[in-house]
Formats: sequence, structure tokens, C-alpha cells
Amino acid sequence: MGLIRWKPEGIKVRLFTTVAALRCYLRQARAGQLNSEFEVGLVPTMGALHAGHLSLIEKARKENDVVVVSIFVNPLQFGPTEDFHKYPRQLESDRQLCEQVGVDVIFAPKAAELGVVSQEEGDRGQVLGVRDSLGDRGQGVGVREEDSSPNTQPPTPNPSLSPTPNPQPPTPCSLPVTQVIPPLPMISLLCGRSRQGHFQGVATIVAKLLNIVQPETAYFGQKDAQQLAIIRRMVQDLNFPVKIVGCPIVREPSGLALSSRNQYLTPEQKAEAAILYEGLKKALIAFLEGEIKSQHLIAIVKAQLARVSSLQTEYVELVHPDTLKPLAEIEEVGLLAIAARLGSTRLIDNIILSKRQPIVAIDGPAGAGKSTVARSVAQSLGLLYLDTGAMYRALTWLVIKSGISVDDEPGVTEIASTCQIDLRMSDDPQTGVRVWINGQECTQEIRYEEVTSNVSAIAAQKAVRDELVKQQRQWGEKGGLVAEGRDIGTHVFPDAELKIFLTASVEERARRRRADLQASRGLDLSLEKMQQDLSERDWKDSNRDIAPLRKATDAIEVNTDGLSVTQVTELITNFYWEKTKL
Ligand SMILES: Nc1ncnc2c1ncn2[C@@H]1O[C@H](COP(=O)(O)OP(=O)(O)OP(=O)(O)O)[C@@H](O)[C@H]1O
Ligand SMILES: CC(C)(CO)[C@@H](O)C(=O)[O-]
Ligand code: BAL
Repeated sequence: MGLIRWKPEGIKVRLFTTVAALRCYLRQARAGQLNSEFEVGLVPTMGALHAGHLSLIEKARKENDVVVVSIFVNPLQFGPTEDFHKYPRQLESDRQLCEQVGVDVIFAPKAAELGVVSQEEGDRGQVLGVRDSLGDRGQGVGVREEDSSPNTQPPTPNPSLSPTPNPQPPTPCSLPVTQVIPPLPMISLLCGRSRQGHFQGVATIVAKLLNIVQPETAYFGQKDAQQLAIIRRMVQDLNFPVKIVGCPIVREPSGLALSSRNQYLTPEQKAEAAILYEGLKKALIAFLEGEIKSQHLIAIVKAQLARVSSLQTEYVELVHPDTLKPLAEIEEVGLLAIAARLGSTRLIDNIILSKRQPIVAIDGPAGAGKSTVARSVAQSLGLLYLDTGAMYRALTWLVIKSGISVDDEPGVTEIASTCQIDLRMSDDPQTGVRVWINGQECTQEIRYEEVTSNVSAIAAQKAVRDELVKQQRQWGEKGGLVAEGRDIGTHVFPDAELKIFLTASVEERARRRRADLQASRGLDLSLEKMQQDLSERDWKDSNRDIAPLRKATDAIEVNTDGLSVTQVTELITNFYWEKTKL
């Protein structure tokens, strides 16, 4: 993220309804930046904003220079008997909420602006889509754009919610607009079974929004877990240059997942709807006690749901959260998902059941002793010390060895994108971690002076950082590790079970550093000068473009003034046991 947040003087939130105006704004915002790390975050929504949406927006606000929230009730993703007409539209209150949380731009286009309306229908103010179940009529059912009045048709039973597949599936392919079709195995189960064509409509509109806004990052809720998996897959398959961030489900105190559709529920139904999360929690407890079989976990949820007689369960399924493949049992991780109907309101919820070992993320200012403490905590807990510094050093060594200049960014990126770094705890506590790159051990070599003097030039390259963070996150999938740095808990492992912000006063850090330099190199440096250098470094680290130092909101601050490494290690391991006990 850049240093300066871009916003015209005196204006709070801009509202654009046209692609041209939005693009013009973004072009000016990018052009006005001297900083190359200017970042735009997009939060796609259908409006009627609630605290779930706000959690996405707040995350985007923290991580970007410009935050765009799109509000568009997308006709392409609604079936003919679904609630397109009824879906809440409340742009003015959405605008006020966006203003309160510091959104820069709301993009609220009409359907015609996004091309989901034919010329002729556009003239008549009608939108395409709200997919026609007779398919071949193809031009949609002529719903008036932005029609928020209740449907005047008598309520018809929703075939899409019946347990058997819709006998006459809509054929959104017949719509005269280019569409994105996600892989069939991902869209033909869970919600895709009853909402045929839905994910095609979602993928199409999200692809359009990504192309229009061209954000660095886009934020989606884990509540729509199938949607999130499909979008991640689309972005990967179609090489969209965007990072997709999934955000945790925000719930009512009762456990009910927040949703715009909760507005349809009566107070009584709202209380009953909490049973969805009750069921998921029961399954989680069983899983934590060792139950991994899909059949049993699903039965636990169904038994719980059966306690509310007015609830009609559409599905309870266990799938892999990325591929959405049905699982017979959980090997590493599973997504346990529910869809059910209370009256005419369709609700969804889910939970991730993961065998992943915990992650300890330690961030903090320079000289706080992060690497010593991380190594010691890893040793004491029997976890891997994910020595991220060693990873950058290993890459630097390989770059030098390959004869590539360290400032040849494309060349370095090519090597970074194809290298595989392995780390293993050494039996010898002195060695700490052993390092391999592309199968070749380089534990000693990465300490050579040539590597030391070039590693910061390599680590400063954004593409390198992105590649190595990708590798670090792959390690994170299994978990069971301790990592340290400046943004481990905020960026690399935002889901870490334990986050520590390790700090010490400038005076203490300067004293320690001076003592180290005296012991290792016989240097006798001025304490005052060292304090001044450290203060400057703190400021720079907190304000740098790449990986700025930030304390995660859920991190525990540990001030190590006057504490030994052993004492700090003991403190952190106690926090670990506290956090990870059942
Ligand atoms: N409770 C929640 N916690 C976290 N994210 C959420 C929550 N509810 C919605 N989101 C996310 O907000 C984004 C916009 O969702 P959307 O506007 O459809 O809201 P919604 O409340 O899910 O509405 P719907 O009733 O259509 O399900 C999606 O990425 C969605 O996953
Ligand atoms: C992602 C989305 C905005 C696409 O219309 C919608 O499906 C939603 O709100 O989750
Ligand atoms: N949040 C997903 C949008 C939909 O249900 O259509």
C-alpha cells in the first residue's frame, strides 16, 4: 500500500453509476500517486449492507489506498422463481454506512450499464436475465430494472428449492451476453444443484467487475463458501491479476450468520434460524473429538436441524473447501455446508473443519529478538521454525549462482516463480533450520557475505515477495509452524491461531544490539546513535510500501524489556497452550 491515501479534498464517498466515471476516477487516483505500491481494493456486494459486509470493507480499508464497494443486484444470478424483485434495495442507507467506514467509491451501476440488458429492452427499461426457466425465450422475463416492489405474481412454490433437480433447467447460455462458465463439478452440487445457472451469473458479473475496477485485491465472505471457491478458481484459470481474500463469517449473538436475506425472517424465524450454526457447532465438537467421517458429521447436523420442524433442509454436505469435491472423510480439511429454508427464506451457513496444526505468528520491530524467540518457541513446542529470512537468502544465493543480476527483476521473478524451497528443523539447536533450494542444500552458503549484502535488494522486489509469501502459505496449509517478521500475522497468516507482537523499548533494543556487536565483532558503538537509528528504522518499517510493520488487531503484545529469551519463550508457549486447548 502506498504512503498517501488518495481522496479529493472534502469529499467523503463518491457514488458512480457508470463505468466511464469510475474508470476516470481510478485513472486519476493512480496517476496522482508517486508511489508504485498504490493499491485498490474491491468489495463486490448486492447492497443492503450489514456488519458482514462491513467486516470485508474494514479489511479492505486497512489494506488499500482506495476502496471500491460495488452494489449491484445481479439479475444473471437469480432464477425465475427466486427473490430478485424482493431483494432489499436501500442505496441511501448503504451510502451512509459506506461513508462511516471510509469507503472511497460506491459503484452502483444500472443493469444496462453492465450490458446485462439488450438494446431493445434497455430502451424499455428492462433487464436481461432473471434467467428464464423456458430458456429458449432467452431474452429474460422482462423484469423492470431496479424494481424493488414485491412481486405481484401469486407466490409459487420454488422448484429450485425442491430436493429433486429442476426438470426444466434454465439455460443461461441462451442469454445474448458473453458468460463465464465455472467448472461443472464446482457448480453442480451444493447451492448449484437447486440454483442452476446461479454461479455462472456470479462468475460473469464478478469477472466484469474485476475488469472494470482492476483492483489489486478483492474481498469475499466465507459465508458464500461455494462462491468464494469458484471465484478463486476463475481468477486462477483466467489469470486475473488480482488477489482474492476470503473473510470470516460474521454472526448474530445467536450464531445466525448475517445475511441481507435475514430481513425476510420474522423474529420467531430468526430465533429458529440459529439452529443452523448449532448443528455446525455440534459437528465441530465431534470433529475435534476425532470424528472425521462425512456420513457421521452430516448426520449430527441433520439431527440438530430436525429439532426445528418448520425448517426444510435442502442439503448438508461435506466437501473440500477449494475443489468442492465431496469428501468421504476429512484427511486435512473439509467444508461442512448447509442450505435450508424457513418459510420462503433460503439460508446458507458453513464451517471449516481443519486438521491443520496451529500457526504462531510473531511480528514486531527490529531488534526485538524475533528470530531468536521464534526459533526457541518452535524448538520448545516441537514445531517448524519457518525461517522466512532464510528463504529470501536461499533465493538470493540461487540468483547469484545462476549468474542473474540481482536488479534484473524479471529474471529474478522467473527464478523465484519456479524455485522450491524446503526447510527442516536441524537436530543441532545451534544450526536451527536447514535449507534446500531446488533440492540442493544451502544451509551454510546462505550465510556467505555475498548473499548477506544482496538479500535486501532481492527481498525489496514485490514479485519476489509475492512468490515467497505463496510458498510460505503452502507451508501454512499444514500448519505446525512458528514464523516471524513484520507482517506475518497481518498478511501472510491472518488466520494464525496465536499472534504475538514482540516488542521492547528502543533503549533496551539498542542495549541488546550494542552488546551483540561487541561480542561478535568487538565493536564499541555509541548507545545514543544506536537508539536514534532504531527509532528511524521503526518509522521506516511502519511506513514502508512492502510488508509494513503493523500490529494485528488480535495480536498479544509481549514487551521483552528485562526478560530473558527463556522467559519470553515460556510466556509464548503458555499463550499457545491457552489458545489451542479444546
Ligand atoms: N455474515 C457474513 N459474514 C461475512 N461475509 C459476508 C456475510 N454476509 C455476506 N457476506 C459477504 O458479503 C459479500 C456480498 O454478499 P451479499 O451482498 O450477497 O450479502 P448477503 O448478506 O450474503 O446476501 P444474501 O442474502 O444474498 O446471501 C459476499 O462476499 C458475501 O459472502
Ligand atoms: C459476489 C456478488 C456481489 C456477485 O453478484 C454476489 O454474489 C454477492 O453479493 O455475494
Ligand atoms: N450472496 C450470494 C448472492 C446470492 O445469493 O444470490
